[in-house]
Amino acid sequence: MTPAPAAGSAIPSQDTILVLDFGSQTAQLIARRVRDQQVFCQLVRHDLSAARIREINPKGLILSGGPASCYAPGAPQLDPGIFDLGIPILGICYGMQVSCRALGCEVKPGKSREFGHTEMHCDTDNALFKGLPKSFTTWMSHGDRVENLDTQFVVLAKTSDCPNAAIRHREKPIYGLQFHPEVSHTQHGEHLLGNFIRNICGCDGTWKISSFIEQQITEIRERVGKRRVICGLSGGVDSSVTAALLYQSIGSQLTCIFVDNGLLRKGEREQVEYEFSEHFKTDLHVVDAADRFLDALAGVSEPQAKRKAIGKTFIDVFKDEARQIDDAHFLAQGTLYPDVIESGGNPDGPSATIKYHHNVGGLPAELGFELIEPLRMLFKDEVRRMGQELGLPDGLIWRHPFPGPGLAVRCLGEITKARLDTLREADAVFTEELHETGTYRKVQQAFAVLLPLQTVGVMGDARTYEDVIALRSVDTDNFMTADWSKLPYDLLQRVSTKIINSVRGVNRVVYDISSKPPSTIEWE
Ligand SMILES: Nc1ncnc2c1ncn2[C@@H]1O[C@H](COP(=O)(O)OP(=O)(O)OP(=O)(O)O)[C@@H](O)[C@H]1O
Ligand SMILES: O=c1[nH]c(=O)c2[nH+]cn([C@@H]3O[C@H](COP(=O)(O)O)[C@@H](O)[C@H]3O)c2[nH]1
Ligand SMILES: NC(=O)CC[C@H](N)C(=O)O
Ligand SMILES: [Mg+2]
Repeated sequence: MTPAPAAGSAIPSQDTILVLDFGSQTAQLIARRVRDQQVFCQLVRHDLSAARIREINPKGLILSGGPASCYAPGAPQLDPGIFDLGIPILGICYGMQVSCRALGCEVKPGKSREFGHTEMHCDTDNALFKGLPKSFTTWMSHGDRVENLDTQFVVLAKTSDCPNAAIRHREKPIYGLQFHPEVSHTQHGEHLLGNFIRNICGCDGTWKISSFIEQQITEIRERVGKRRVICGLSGGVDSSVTAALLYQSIGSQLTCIFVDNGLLRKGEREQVEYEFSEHFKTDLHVVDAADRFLDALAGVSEPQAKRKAIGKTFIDVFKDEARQIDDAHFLAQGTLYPDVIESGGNPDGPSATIKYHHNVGGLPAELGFELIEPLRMLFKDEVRRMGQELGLPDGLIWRHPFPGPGLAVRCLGEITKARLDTLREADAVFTEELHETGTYRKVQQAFAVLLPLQTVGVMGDARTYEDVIALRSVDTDNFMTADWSKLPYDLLQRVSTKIINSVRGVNRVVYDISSKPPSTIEWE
């Protein structure tokens, strides 16, 4: 696990907001919402010292939520010196509770817990709520509450269960929200964060994704020097943007490695080979490693074990390939923030491990490379904007994400070549139909899953006992939460008929109607 950066060594020259990360699943989403308002924002450890913060000189601090209770032994705390810096502070949920406690208020378990949508009534005669309606819906997720805050704080908003839904310090620029303005379920969350960032912190809102690209290029050049970088290239948007960034930074010191792990979609290897050697003229090594991956997966059906086996095999393959390349010191990957947070990659929280993404939690302890992951703090839609800025072709930018463990985490249960072939064919039928009907670009990720069970059917008047394919399609903007796509029935019907008619061994197709949460996008 790699810790959230201690704000690096570089001191940003532009207006900056720091998010102190107390382990919330939405901590990075806060940072992202700030960047959406064109203000540079970085996530840092929750206990970053007041002295270091003064040195970085941010315009404002936002304290994230977190799973702990701030009064519990070992719960993450902050440096109380931050309250004397004169820098505006906005505490969100745990961030508010831990601040109030550090300032001498009491925090304890509430009589009832509040989860989900909650109507809130607020006083709009202050800088934080300026321009907002007197009541609106907020999204809550807490069990603790703050008490005895009247001597220091003024209450700005209430809900029926929470008398202190928003507060302001009487003398200092410290604000607290018991709800989450960063999630899309809170109405006017963007406006509220905008009020904090612009009116209270005084940020000018001139940061752009192009500034991020320039900053990354400078940092990569400084870090790499004259050494070589190998970049794991999958043909997906994340690694393509990573490769393009590296190419702009270090040109011919870059070698891309595409691993054919035998877990790819139909025609994928050919497409990547064509695009990257013909179109981009990159130094591309294609490694045939299907047998190595299948051997590593033989007899493995538990999802986390599959991911670990795949993460390790990827690194073994990269290492072997790197032996043929002089001075391959760095390994670049297109790791994004959701990969990090779901792998439990932020130890300061501690945020929960949902699944080991092959490129983060699935990596072996002994890597043998220094990692370069320029997109580690970003979400998919921000990466797509970078891709557009870097001039990558549209087809590549809008390709549905495909996880590194590939078909292995969609072939539930045991992995065999025959089962992978069945899944590959069914998946190709689904994707082709989405393209033909112009639906592909309307949904964010769609694929087939092969279930580890067989069911009875009747085909040509005879009994069959064959595999089940599940279709999954989701609407999402950042892959942290997602809704199932309401695909037209006639499309689903055509896909089902085509799969059952053309894919041998399948006699039933079902459609997944679960959202994330509580389900995840992939089935494993
Ligand atoms: N077949 C592969 N060969 C080489 N590297 C790979 C391969 N599959 C994944 N990787 C590495 O793992 C990283 C994470 O994979 P992931 O699927 O999240 O990203 P991506 O494939 O670049 O983009 P997308 O999410 O759009 O599929 C990639 O950015 C890449 O560095
Ligand atoms: O490169 C990857 N390695 C992985 O191990 C991995 N697991 C999930 N995903 C992709 O991440 C997004 C969120 O997926 P989940 O809702 O299933 O966690 C979806 O886009 C998934 O396809 C992965 N990508
Ligand atoms: N979402 C949060 O930050 C929760 C904070 C704390 N764990 C509570 O239950 O109140
Ligand atoms: Mg991928």
